[in-house]
Amino acid sequence: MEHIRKQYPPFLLTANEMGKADQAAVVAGVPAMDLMAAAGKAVADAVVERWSERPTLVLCGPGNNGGDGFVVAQHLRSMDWPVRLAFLGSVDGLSTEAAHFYRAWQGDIEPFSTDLLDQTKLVIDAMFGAGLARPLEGNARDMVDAMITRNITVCAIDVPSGVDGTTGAALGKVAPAELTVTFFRKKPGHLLFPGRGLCGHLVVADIGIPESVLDELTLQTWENRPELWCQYYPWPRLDGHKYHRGHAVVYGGETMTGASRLTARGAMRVGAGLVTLAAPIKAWAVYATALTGVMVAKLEVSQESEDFDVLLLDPRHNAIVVGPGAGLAGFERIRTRKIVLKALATGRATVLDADALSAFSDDPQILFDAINGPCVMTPHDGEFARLFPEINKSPEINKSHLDDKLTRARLAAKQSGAVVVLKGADTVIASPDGRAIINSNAPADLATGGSGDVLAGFIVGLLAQGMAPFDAASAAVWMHGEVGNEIGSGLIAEDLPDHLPKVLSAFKAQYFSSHQ
Ligand SMILES: NC(=O)C1=CN([C@@H]2O[C@H](COP(=O)(O)OP(=O)(O)OC[C@H]3O[C@@H](n4cnc5c(N)ncnc54)[C@H](OP(=O)(O)O)[C@@H]3O)[C@@H](O)[C@H]2O)[C@@H](O)CC1
Ligand SMILES: [K+]
Repeated sequence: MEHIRKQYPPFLLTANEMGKADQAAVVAGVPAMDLMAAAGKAVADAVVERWSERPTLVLCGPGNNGGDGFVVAQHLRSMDWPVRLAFLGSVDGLSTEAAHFYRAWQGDIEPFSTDLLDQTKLVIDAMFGAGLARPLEGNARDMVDAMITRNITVCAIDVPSGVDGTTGAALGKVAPAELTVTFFRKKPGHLLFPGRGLCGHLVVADIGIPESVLDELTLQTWENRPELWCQYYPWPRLDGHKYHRGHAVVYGGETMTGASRLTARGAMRVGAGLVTLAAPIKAWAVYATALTGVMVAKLEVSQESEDFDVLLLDPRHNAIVVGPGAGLAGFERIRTRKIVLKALATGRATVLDADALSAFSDDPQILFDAINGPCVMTPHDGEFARLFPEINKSPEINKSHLDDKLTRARLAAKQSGAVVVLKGADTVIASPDGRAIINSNAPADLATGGSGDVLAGFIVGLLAQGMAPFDAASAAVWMHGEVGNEIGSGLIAEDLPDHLPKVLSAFKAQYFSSHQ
């Protein structure tokens, strides 16, 4: 019988989930000793692949991260590397496996002292991994401080010590690694800042944990990869026409007209069949002159919300975006709020960005109460803080959540009923049902004015074509990152929609044939 290998999606495992995977592997017949041996071997392999032989110091902590360190040290020593080892703890406190490898180490075991760094060119950081419970203290903290001061080259096992693998938070100071080797699956903290910036190059090593253990876990966090949503991607059909591809409405403001124009162009490029920009009459001429493929509808200034109502009467207008350039000054704020509430009242797919979010900072509950249909919110950190002050500030929220973007985005999605895209270099997309995706492909060049407006356009364009909000948001964020990489240095927001076709072609070539 032909064996069909099950493909697992790109799950991210918390420390707790990794512990469960580890236990499930042992139950499935893989001895814990073998896991540790494989982990240490994988780190040693990665080290010799990256660096030539050099004076190396292995810093072993009191748990199994330290256990991996003993294995690495022995491998490097057997390859004649000049290796010293320092141990922070007592052998009595070690697990059976770690104690076994402690004894198998054939060199000296030295106490932690920063003097050891004098002759060292490479540190293997095996102090703390998944079991980190609090900021480093005493000798461990002194060592980390000295490593930072001396700017020493570090290879971290699992995570750089001090980084919380589940949240990416740094508990105190952390010596940044040039290489981090983790096991079985990435952890959220490898993708979330500051953790991501401290890991350096990340290697995920197979240590013999059977993938089938994933079936026993209820996992809700993934790295953003096309495998997650490509089967729902709305490729145009040969027998289709533009009305099959939806009709997005972009609300345009009176003054900052560039923002919503970028949004409209993004929606067009991502494949919306039609896009209408709803423009206040005062700015109508600007929009109409600047836009060609996008239709421009006039909204009377004094009664624009009524005109907006008329526009929404047409059921073919199936996705709406409000926010980019909508306006917040004086009367504009009231109008922006009205437009948002009108859009939400239709129950059609709605994207709320920028001013559409800030307009409700006085009373976010009014906004949350109005969300009853498919809705995606795209706050950056500042907008998030204004809209979800209790998540950011409340003393009831565990303090570590302030650094925990994943939890913040999840709580916000649950509270608002919308899919929340919490933007940044490590954008998190969270669904009210608890699922969350961390994006990892965005280059620094994307942090530029107008980039978010284009993202809102990509999302609304996919919603117009019938994608579900969580999938549409994830796909749009990934495309946005890919386009950023495609353009590279010198990127301006205007370029983003126009480089999308190239990214779509590559994406289609890679994923479409197998998902027809
Ligand atoms: N799961 C797997 O499949 C596999 C896992 N493997 C490896 O195991 C690692 C996880 O091991 P682990 O659970 O023993 O945790 P680890 O990070 O070594 O430390 C725990 C110890 O540190 C202590 N402690 C904590 N914070 C502290 C602080 N700030 N300052 C001082 N002490 C502190 C804590 O003490 P306690 O909090 O109980 O007082 C406890 O004694 C994982 O990262 C990977 O490398 C591999 O072998 C392959 C298979
Ligand atoms: K470590």
